[in-house]
Amino acid sequence: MVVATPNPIRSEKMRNIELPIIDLSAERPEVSGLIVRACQEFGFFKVINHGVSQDVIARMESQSFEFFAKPVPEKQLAGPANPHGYGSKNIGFNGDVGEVEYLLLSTNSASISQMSNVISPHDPTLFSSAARCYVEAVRGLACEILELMAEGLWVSDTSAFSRLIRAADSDSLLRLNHYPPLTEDSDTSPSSFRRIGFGEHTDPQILTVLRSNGVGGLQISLEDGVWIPVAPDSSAFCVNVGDVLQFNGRERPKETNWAKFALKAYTAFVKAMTNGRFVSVRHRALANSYKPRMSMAYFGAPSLHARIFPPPELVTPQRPRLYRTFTWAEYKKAAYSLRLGDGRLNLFRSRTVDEG
Ligand SMILES: O=C(O)CCC(=O)C(=O)O
Ligand SMILES: [Fe+2]
Repeated sequence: MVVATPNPIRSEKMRNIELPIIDLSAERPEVSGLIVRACQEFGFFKVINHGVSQDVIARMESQSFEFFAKPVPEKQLAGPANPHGYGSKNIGFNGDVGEVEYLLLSTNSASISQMSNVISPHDPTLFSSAARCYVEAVRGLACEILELMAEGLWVSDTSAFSRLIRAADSDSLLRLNHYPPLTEDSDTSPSSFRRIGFGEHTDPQILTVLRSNGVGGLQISLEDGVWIPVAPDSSAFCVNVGDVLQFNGRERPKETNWAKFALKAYTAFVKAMTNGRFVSVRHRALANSYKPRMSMAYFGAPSLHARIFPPPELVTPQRPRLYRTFTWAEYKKAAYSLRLGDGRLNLFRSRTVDEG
Protein backbone atom coordinates (compact mmCIF):
# COMPACT_ATOMS: atom_id res chain seq x y z
CA MET A 1 0.00 0.00 0.00
CA VAL A 2 1.32 3.42 -0.88
CA VAL A 3 0.88 6.31 1.49
CA ALA A 4 1.95 9.91 1.40
CA THR A 5 4.99 10.95 3.40
CA PRO A 6 3.73 12.15 6.77
CA ASN A 7 3.01 15.82 6.49
CA PRO A 8 4.70 17.94 9.11
CA ILE A 9 1.14 18.89 10.10
CA ARG A 10 0.75 21.95 7.89
CA SER A 11 -1.87 24.54 8.53
CA GLU A 12 -5.02 22.54 8.75
CA LYS A 13 -8.45 22.76 10.26
CA MET A 14 -10.37 20.27 12.30
CA ARG A 15 -14.09 19.91 11.79
CA ASN A 16 -16.50 17.84 13.84
CA ILE A 17 -18.93 16.03 11.57
CA GLU A 18 -20.73 12.89 12.67
CA LEU A 19 -20.29 10.10 10.11
CA PRO A 20 -23.48 8.32 9.06
CA ILE A 21 -24.27 5.42 11.40
CA ILE A 22 -26.17 2.75 9.51
CA ASP A 23 -28.16 0.11 11.35
CA LEU A 24 -27.88 -3.04 9.26
CA SER A 25 -30.89 -4.57 10.99
CA ALA A 26 -33.25 -1.99 9.47
CA GLU A 27 -35.39 -2.64 6.36
CA ARG A 28 -33.21 -3.61 3.38
CA PRO A 29 -34.33 -0.91 0.87
CA GLU A 30 -33.79 1.76 3.52
CA VAL A 31 -30.35 0.40 4.43
CA SER A 32 -29.21 0.17 0.78
CA GLY A 33 -30.33 3.75 0.12
CA LEU A 34 -28.47 5.04 3.17
CA ILE A 35 -25.31 3.15 2.23
CA VAL A 36 -25.29 4.55 -1.31
CA ARG A 37 -25.81 8.05 -0.01
CA ALA A 38 -23.04 7.66 2.59
CA CYS A 39 -20.65 6.34 -0.09
CA GLN A 40 -21.39 9.29 -2.34
CA GLU A 41 -21.22 11.98 0.31
CA PHE A 42 -18.59 10.69 2.73
CA GLY A 43 -16.94 7.53 1.38
CA PHE A 44 -16.92 6.53 5.06
CA PHE A 45 -19.67 5.34 7.37
CA LYS A 46 -20.22 3.24 10.47
CA VAL A 47 -22.33 0.11 10.66
CA ILE A 48 -24.03 -1.19 13.78
CA ASN A 49 -25.95 -4.43 14.31
CA HIS A 50 -23.46 -5.89 11.86
CA GLY A 51 -23.74 -9.47 13.00
CA VAL A 52 -20.01 -10.05 13.68
CA SER A 53 -19.80 -11.81 17.01
CA GLN A 54 -18.08 -10.04 19.92
CA ASP A 55 -16.23 -13.25 20.66
CA VAL A 56 -14.65 -13.35 17.19
CA ILE A 57 -13.60 -9.68 17.54
CA ALA A 58 -12.26 -10.15 21.07
CA ARG A 59 -10.16 -13.19 20.10
CA MET A 60 -8.55 -11.34 17.18
CA GLU A 61 -7.93 -8.27 19.31
CA SER A 62 -6.37 -10.24 22.11
CA GLN A 63 -4.11 -12.24 19.74
CA SER A 64 -3.00 -8.98 18.14
CA PHE A 65 -2.22 -7.28 21.44
CA GLU A 66 -0.34 -10.37 22.54
CA PHE A 67 1.81 -10.21 19.44
CA PHE A 68 2.56 -6.49 19.70
CA ALA A 69 3.45 -6.87 23.40
CA LYS A 70 6.36 -9.18 22.52
CA PRO A 71 9.98 -8.03 22.56
CA VAL A 72 11.04 -6.47 19.24
CA PRO A 73 13.42 -9.30 18.19
CA GLU A 74 10.56 -11.80 18.54
CA LYS A 75 8.24 -9.63 16.47
CA GLN A 76 10.94 -9.24 13.85
CA LEU A 77 10.84 -12.98 13.25
CA ALA A 78 7.58 -12.26 11.40
CA GLY A 79 9.20 -9.55 9.27
CA PRO A 80 10.22 -7.65 7.32
CA ALA A 81 6.90 -6.86 5.66
CA ASN A 82 7.47 -7.70 1.99
CA PRO A 83 4.64 -6.82 1.66
CA HIS A 84 3.20 -9.38 4.11
CA GLY A 85 4.60 -9.78 7.61
CA TYR A 86 5.65 -7.54 10.48
CA GLY A 87 6.68 -3.97 9.79
CA SER A 88 7.59 -1.09 12.03
CA LYS A 89 7.56 2.59 11.08
CA ASN A 90 8.21 1.94 7.38
CA ILE A 91 4.98 1.75 5.43
CA GLY A 92 5.17 0.49 1.86
CA PHE A 93 8.28 0.68 -0.30
CA ASN A 94 8.57 4.37 -1.03
CA GLY A 95 10.01 5.87 2.13
CA ASP A 96 6.75 6.57 3.97
CA VAL A 97 7.11 6.35 7.73
CA GLY A 98 4.84 6.67 10.75
CA GLU A 99 4.53 5.88 14.45
CA VAL A 100 3.02 2.51 13.79
CA GLU A 101 3.92 -1.14 13.83
CA TYR A 102 1.80 -3.60 11.93
CA LEU A 103 1.18 -7.09 10.70
CA LEU A 104 0.00 -7.37 7.11
CA LEU A 105 -1.50 -10.72 6.20
CA SER A 106 -2.96 -12.19 3.07
CA THR A 107 -6.39 -13.51 3.99
CA ASN A 108 -6.00 -16.83 2.26
CA SER A 109 -6.05 -19.73 4.64
CA ALA A 110 -2.70 -21.28 3.69
CA SER A 111 -0.97 -17.96 4.02
CA ILE A 112 -2.53 -17.33 7.47
CA SER A 113 -1.25 -20.75 8.64
CA GLN A 114 2.22 -20.08 7.31
CA MET A 115 2.46 -16.63 8.90
CA SER A 116 1.03 -17.90 12.20
CA ASN A 117 4.08 -20.14 12.59
CA VAL A 118 6.31 -17.07 12.85
CA ILE A 119 3.79 -14.78 14.57
CA SER A 120 3.03 -17.22 17.35
CA PRO A 121 5.65 -20.01 17.15
CA HIS A 122 4.66 -21.64 20.48
CA ASP A 123 1.00 -22.02 19.63
CA PRO A 124 0.34 -21.00 16.02
CA THR A 125 -3.18 -22.41 15.99
CA LEU A 126 -4.41 -19.81 18.50
CA PHE A 127 -3.46 -16.98 16.15
CA SER A 128 -4.44 -18.75 12.95
CA SER A 129 -7.87 -19.76 14.18
CA ALA A 130 -8.58 -16.24 15.52
CA ALA A 131 -7.46 -14.70 12.21
CA ARG A 132 -9.41 -17.17 10.07
CA CYS A 133 -12.64 -16.66 12.03
CA TYR A 134 -12.21 -12.88 11.96
CA VAL A 135 -11.50 -12.80 8.23
CA GLU A 136 -14.49 -15.01 7.48
CA ALA A 137 -16.79 -12.81 9.58
CA VAL A 138 -15.62 -9.47 8.16
CA ARG A 139 -15.54 -10.80 4.61
CA GLY A 140 -19.20 -11.81 5.11
CA LEU A 141 -19.96 -8.31 6.36
CA ALA A 142 -18.10 -6.70 3.44
CA CYS A 143 -20.01 -8.88 0.94
CA GLU A 144 -23.31 -7.99 2.55
CA ILE A 145 -22.48 -4.27 2.32
CA LEU A 146 -21.34 -4.60 -1.31
CA GLU A 147 -24.60 -6.35 -2.18
CA LEU A 148 -26.59 -3.61 -0.46
CA MET A 149 -24.60 -1.05 -2.48
CA ALA A 150 -25.44 -2.81 -5.74
CA GLU A 151 -29.12 -2.88 -4.76
CA GLY A 152 -29.05 0.79 -3.83
CA LEU A 153 -27.47 1.63 -7.21
CA TRP A 154 -30.16 -0.44 -9.02
CA VAL A 155 -27.53 -2.76 -10.46
CA SER A 156 -29.41 -5.93 -11.51
CA ASP A 157 -26.46 -8.25 -10.86
CA THR A 158 -26.42 -7.63 -7.11
CA SER A 159 -23.28 -9.77 -6.68
CA ALA A 160 -21.33 -7.68 -9.19
CA PHE A 161 -19.09 -6.21 -6.47
CA SER A 162 -19.19 -8.88 -3.76
CA ARG A 163 -18.28 -11.68 -6.19
CA LEU A 164 -14.84 -10.14 -6.55
CA ILE A 165 -13.92 -10.51 -2.89
CA ARG A 166 -15.65 -13.88 -2.47
CA ALA A 167 -13.33 -15.39 -5.10
CA ALA A 168 -11.09 -18.11 -3.62
CA ASP A 169 -8.01 -16.35 -5.01
CA SER A 170 -9.07 -12.85 -3.92
CA ASP A 171 -6.10 -10.65 -3.01
CA SER A 172 -7.75 -9.38 0.19
CA LEU A 173 -5.64 -8.39 3.18
CA LEU A 174 -5.88 -8.18 6.94
CA ARG A 175 -3.82 -5.41 8.48
CA LEU A 176 -3.31 -5.12 12.24
CA ASN A 177 -1.99 -1.67 13.17
CA HIS A 178 -0.57 -0.87 16.58
CA TYR A 179 0.13 2.74 17.51
CA PRO A 180 2.22 2.79 20.68
CA PRO A 181 1.34 5.44 23.26
CA LEU A 182 3.50 8.48 23.89
CA THR A 183 6.50 7.59 25.98
CA GLU A 184 7.28 9.45 29.21
CA ASP A 185 10.14 11.40 27.66
CA SER A 186 8.07 12.37 24.62
CA ASP A 187 7.84 16.02 23.84
CA THR A 188 4.24 16.83 24.72
CA SER A 189 3.99 20.10 22.83
CA PRO A 190 0.74 20.49 20.89
CA SER A 191 2.38 19.60 17.56
CA SER A 192 3.98 16.40 18.80
CA PHE A 193 0.64 15.43 20.30
CA ARG A 194 -0.50 14.97 16.74
CA ARG A 195 2.19 12.58 15.64
CA ILE A 196 1.41 10.84 12.40
CA GLY A 197 0.81 7.16 12.95
CA PHE A 198 -0.30 6.34 9.42
CA GLY A 199 0.03 9.14 6.86
CA GLU A 200 -2.80 10.32 4.67
CA HIS A 201 -3.79 7.94 1.92
CA THR A 202 -6.70 6.28 0.20
CA ASP A 203 -7.13 2.52 0.35
CA PRO A 204 -6.52 1.05 -3.12
CA GLN A 205 -8.82 -1.98 -2.81
CA ILE A 206 -12.63 -2.27 -3.12
CA LEU A 207 -13.87 -1.86 0.43
CA THR A 208 -12.25 -1.56 3.87
CA VAL A 209 -13.89 -2.78 7.08
CA LEU A 210 -12.06 -1.26 10.04
CA ARG A 211 -12.35 -1.70 13.74
CA SER A 212 -10.35 0.00 16.48
CA ASN A 213 -9.92 -0.62 20.17
CA GLY A 214 -11.78 2.37 21.53
CA VAL A 215 -8.84 4.79 21.31
CA GLY A 216 -9.28 7.67 18.86
CA GLY A 217 -6.85 8.68 16.12
CA LEU A 218 -8.56 8.02 12.78
CA GLN A 219 -9.33 11.14 10.75
CA ILE A 220 -10.80 11.63 7.30
CA SER A 221 -10.47 14.55 4.89
CA LEU A 222 -13.35 15.50 2.61
CA GLU A 223 -11.66 18.73 1.52
CA ASP A 224 -8.00 19.65 1.39
CA GLY A 225 -6.54 20.62 4.76
CA VAL A 226 -9.72 19.93 6.74
CA TRP A 227 -9.69 16.86 8.97
CA ILE A 228 -12.66 15.18 10.60
CA PRO A 229 -11.90 12.98 13.62
CA VAL A 230 -13.77 9.68 13.65
CA ALA A 231 -14.88 8.86 17.18
CA PRO A 232 -14.03 5.30 18.23
CA ASP A 233 -17.08 3.16 18.74
CA SER A 234 -16.80 -0.36 20.07
CA SER A 235 -20.24 -1.36 18.80
CA ALA A 236 -19.49 -0.35 15.22
CA PHE A 237 -17.30 -1.14 12.24
CA CYS A 238 -16.07 1.74 10.15
CA VAL A 239 -16.48 1.05 6.43
CA ASN A 240 -14.78 2.95 3.63
CA VAL A 241 -14.84 2.91 -0.14
CA GLY A 242 -11.54 1.89 -1.78
CA ASP A 243 -10.08 3.23 -5.03
CA VAL A 244 -11.36 0.33 -7.13
CA LEU A 245 -14.94 1.03 -6.13
CA GLN A 246 -14.35 4.66 -6.83
CA PHE A 247 -11.33 6.85 -7.05
CA ASN A 248 -9.74 10.02 -5.90
CA GLY A 249 -11.46 12.00 -3.18
CA ARG A 250 -9.40 15.03 -4.20
CA GLU A 251 -11.64 15.61 -7.18
CA ARG A 252 -14.72 15.69 -5.03
CA PRO A 253 -16.82 18.78 -5.67
CA LYS A 254 -17.20 21.20 -2.79
CA GLU A 255 -21.00 21.05 -2.60
CA THR A 256 -22.41 19.37 0.43
CA ASN A 257 -25.95 19.92 -0.79
CA TRP A 258 -27.11 16.49 -1.88
CA ALA A 259 -29.12 17.51 -4.97
CA LYS A 260 -26.37 19.70 -6.43
CA PHE A 261 -23.84 17.05 -5.58
CA ALA A 262 -25.74 14.30 -7.39
CA LEU A 263 -26.05 16.45 -10.52
CA LYS A 264 -22.36 17.14 -10.65
CA ALA A 265 -21.13 13.73 -9.62
CA TYR A 266 -20.57 12.17 -13.00
CA THR A 267 -18.45 14.97 -14.37
CA ALA A 268 -16.47 15.69 -11.24
CA PHE A 269 -15.52 12.23 -10.09
CA VAL A 270 -12.91 9.84 -11.34
CA LYS A 271 -13.94 6.31 -10.52
CA ALA A 272 -13.68 2.74 -11.61
CA MET A 273 -16.31 0.16 -10.64
CA THR A 274 -19.01 2.67 -9.83
CA ASN A 275 -17.98 4.80 -12.82
CA GLY A 276 -17.85 7.91 -10.74
CA ARG A 277 -20.56 7.37 -8.16
CA PHE A 278 -18.64 6.63 -4.95
CA VAL A 279 -15.84 8.48 -3.23
CA SER A 280 -12.58 6.98 -1.91
CA VAL A 281 -11.61 9.46 0.76
CA ARG A 282 -8.20 10.31 2.17
CA HIS A 283 -7.72 9.33 5.76
CA ARG A 284 -4.92 9.00 8.30
CA ALA A 285 -4.32 7.86 11.85
CA LEU A 286 -2.59 9.89 14.54
CA ALA A 287 -0.76 8.42 17.50
CA ASN A 288 -2.01 11.08 19.85
CA SER A 289 -2.84 9.29 23.02
CA TYR A 290 -1.31 7.92 26.16
CA LYS A 291 -3.15 4.72 25.42
CA PRO A 292 -2.10 2.27 22.73
CA ARG A 293 -4.36 2.34 19.71
CA MET A 294 -4.96 -0.78 17.72
CA SER A 295 -6.91 -1.03 14.52
CA MET A 296 -7.78 -4.10 12.48
CA ALA A 297 -8.47 -3.41 8.82
CA TYR A 298 -9.86 -5.92 6.35
CA PHE A 299 -9.25 -4.79 2.77
CA GLY A 300 -11.56 -6.57 0.35
CA ALA A 301 -9.73 -6.90 -2.98
CA PRO A 302 -10.33 -8.76 -6.25
CA SER A 303 -8.10 -11.56 -7.49
CA LEU A 304 -5.05 -10.38 -9.42
CA HIS A 305 -6.47 -11.27 -12.84
CA ALA A 306 -9.96 -9.82 -12.12
CA ARG A 307 -11.01 -7.24 -14.71
CA ILE A 308 -12.32 -4.00 -13.22
CA PHE A 309 -15.17 -2.30 -15.04
CA PRO A 310 -18.52 -0.80 -14.02
CA PRO A 311 -21.80 -2.74 -14.34
CA PRO A 312 -23.74 -1.69 -17.48
CA GLU A 313 -26.39 0.19 -15.48
CA LEU A 314 -23.75 2.67 -14.32
CA VAL A 315 -22.68 3.63 -17.85
CA THR A 316 -25.07 5.83 -19.81
CA PRO A 317 -24.70 8.47 -22.53
CA GLN A 318 -24.83 11.05 -19.74
CA ARG A 319 -22.33 9.13 -17.66
CA PRO A 320 -19.83 7.64 -20.15
CA ARG A 321 -17.05 5.25 -19.21
CA LEU A 322 -14.27 7.15 -17.48
CA TYR A 323 -11.71 4.38 -17.48
CA ARG A 324 -10.67 1.51 -19.64
CA THR A 325 -11.00 -1.96 -18.20
CA PHE A 326 -7.97 -2.90 -16.14
CA THR A 327 -6.94 -5.79 -13.93
CA TRP A 328 -6.38 -5.55 -10.21
CA ALA A 329 -2.76 -6.67 -10.84
CA GLU A 330 -2.21 -3.65 -13.10
CA TYR A 331 -3.77 -1.27 -10.61
CA LYS A 332 -1.93 -2.75 -7.67
CA LYS A 333 1.38 -2.39 -9.47
CA ALA A 334 0.64 1.30 -10.02
CA ALA A 335 -0.51 1.74 -6.42
CA TYR A 336 2.66 0.16 -5.02
CA SER A 337 5.00 2.15 -7.22
CA LEU A 338 3.50 5.66 -7.07
CA ARG A 339 2.94 8.18 -4.31
CA LEU A 340 -0.59 8.87 -3.29
CA GLY A 341 -0.90 12.25 -5.00
CA ASP A 342 0.15 10.86 -8.38
CA GLY A 343 -3.41 10.06 -9.45
CA ARG A 344 -3.08 6.35 -10.09
CA LEU A 345 -6.32 5.98 -12.01
CA ASN A 346 -5.33 8.64 -14.52
CA LEU A 347 -3.15 5.90 -15.95
CA PHE A 348 -6.32 3.94 -16.73
CA ARG A 349 -8.42 6.70 -18.27
CA SER A 350 -10.53 5.72 -21.31
CA ARG A 351 -9.18 7.16 -24.55
CA THR A 352 -12.65 7.31 -26.06
CA VAL A 353 -16.01 7.54 -24.40
CA ASP A 354 -17.14 3.97 -24.96
CA GLU A 355 -13.82 2.16 -25.05
CA GLY A 356 -13.95 -1.04 -22.98
O1 LIG B 1 -5.58 2.84 12.11
C1 LIG B 1 -6.49 3.36 11.50
O2 LIG B 1 -7.51 3.75 12.04
C2 LIG B 1 -6.39 3.56 10.01
C3 LIG B 1 -5.53 2.55 9.34
C4 LIG B 1 -5.59 2.64 7.86
O3 LIG B 1 -6.08 3.58 7.31
C5 LIG B 1 -5.06 1.54 7.04
O4 LIG B 1 -4.51 0.57 7.60
O5 LIG B 1 -5.20 1.62 5.79
FE1 LIG C 1 -6.44 3.18 5.18
